[in-house]
Amino acid sequence: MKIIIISRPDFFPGEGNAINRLFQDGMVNLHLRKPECSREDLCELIKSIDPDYHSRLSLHQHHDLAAEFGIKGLHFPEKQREATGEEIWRDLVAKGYRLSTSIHDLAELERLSDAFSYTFFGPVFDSISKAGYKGVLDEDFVLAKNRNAPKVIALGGINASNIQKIQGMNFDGAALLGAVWQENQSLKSIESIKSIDPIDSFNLGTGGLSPRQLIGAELRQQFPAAIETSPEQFIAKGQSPKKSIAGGFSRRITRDGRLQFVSNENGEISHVQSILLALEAGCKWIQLRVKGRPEDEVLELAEKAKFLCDSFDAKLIINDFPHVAKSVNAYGLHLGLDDMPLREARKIVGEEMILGGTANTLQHVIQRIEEGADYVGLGPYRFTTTKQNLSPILGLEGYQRILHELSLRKCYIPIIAIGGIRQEDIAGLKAAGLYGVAMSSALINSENTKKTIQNIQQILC
Ligand SMILES: Cc1ncc(COP(=O)(O)OP(=O)(O)O)c(N)n1
Ligand SMILES: Cc1ncsc1CCOP(=O)(O)O
Ligand SMILES: [Mg+2]
Repeated sequence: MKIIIISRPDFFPGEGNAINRLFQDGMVNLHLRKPECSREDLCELIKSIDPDYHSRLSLHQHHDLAAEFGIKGLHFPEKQREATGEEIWRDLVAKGYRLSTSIHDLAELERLSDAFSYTFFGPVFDSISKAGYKGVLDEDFVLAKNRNAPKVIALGGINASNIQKIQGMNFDGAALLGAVWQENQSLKSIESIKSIDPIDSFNLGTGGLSPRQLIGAELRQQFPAAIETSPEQFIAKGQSPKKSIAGGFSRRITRDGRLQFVSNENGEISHVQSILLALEAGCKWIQLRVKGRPEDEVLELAEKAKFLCDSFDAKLIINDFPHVAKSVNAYGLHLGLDDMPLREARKIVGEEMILGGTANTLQHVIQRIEEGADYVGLGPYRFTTTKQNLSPILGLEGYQRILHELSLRKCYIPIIAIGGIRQEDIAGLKAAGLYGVAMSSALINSENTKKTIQNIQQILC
């Protein structure tokens, strides 16, 4: 569940410090909402917020300040949404901004552009900070969600005692205001704020360390536009999507899925930390690959991973565990040749979820297409210690041979190369016709993960 904190509507002394404190304690997103504020006052407040956190801010007013400060979130209050339009929003999304808006009637969700990543809706409960601002939902309300509609973040009167209801009502997240700020213009205690979050996402299982402490001050996330890939872009090396063996064509692999980060843990970094590292560096497809742990532990990690991915507008793929993928409403599930058959998994996870399947040979790729996979993870490219019991190494020649055979057979499916891949391999793999790559150790161990991910995305996306 996504938790967003909204600033007080007025300015107050020490506000920048209070905001820095929240970020240090694990807050992921903060909306700066200061109705009718002057540009100068807002500018001063932003200057007092640590630049490391600027990209996690969303501006409700004075959007022009975003470029100056590297702020990545732009919020369109209802009036501003009505005064602008699709062309402007799409342009901003293409420039890497994440857009949000507010609605006061859920019927508007149907019409809301998917240029918006999420929308606030409220007041769900009687407001804590605004007297007379009454909640509009019945106790037994359940939100009906359309997968393509923006996420819906409940707003109004949310605190530790009712946030569970928000989850039960099927909202994607909660926005907090009165539960965070005191009437006397200071921050409530960090402990009381953290207690609001039902899955302890403020701590993120990081032993209380903030994201910044974990991964270094120089890392800042980017939000490249997630552009749906057109069928034309899928046609590689003369392959025609119309003639795929499966007969169908998947539109659900987005262009930003060309780089999939595979989580890992070692003595220095946990799964959650590795995911945060990749997200902060701008990676948009994250695979949670946990080995040797029971399913209930994987579920716990998956909930944290989902929270993080939602917060960074990234897509979460769960490796090996269909029920976990279903339970956290992941974007995708990846299964190997020795895991549950894809058709069986499809019955568990439903029609919407992306299914990835491993292949090591041409026959496996064809099998995966027949089974209805949305993409294939083909490898290993070279030797790696990340996976035990590796299948035979393919090398670039192996990929070239398999892709050539597929094109002769007019078979098409997005193929993701995996196994020991490094930045310097990307151009060759792309030229060979690979759709994308999945990488773990080379990203975790990079001296500068952000730069490496940017370089890879520049070549692939
Ligand atoms: C993108 C991608 N491709 C292949 C794999 C390997 O999956 P599998 O064969 O099931 O092996 P494990 O990862 O489960 O050890 C993958 N995870 N991701
Ligand atoms: C999961 C998996 N499947 C084949 S190789 C591999 C490991 C990928 O990680 P790395 O990029 O560190 O080799
Ligand atoms: Mg597996």
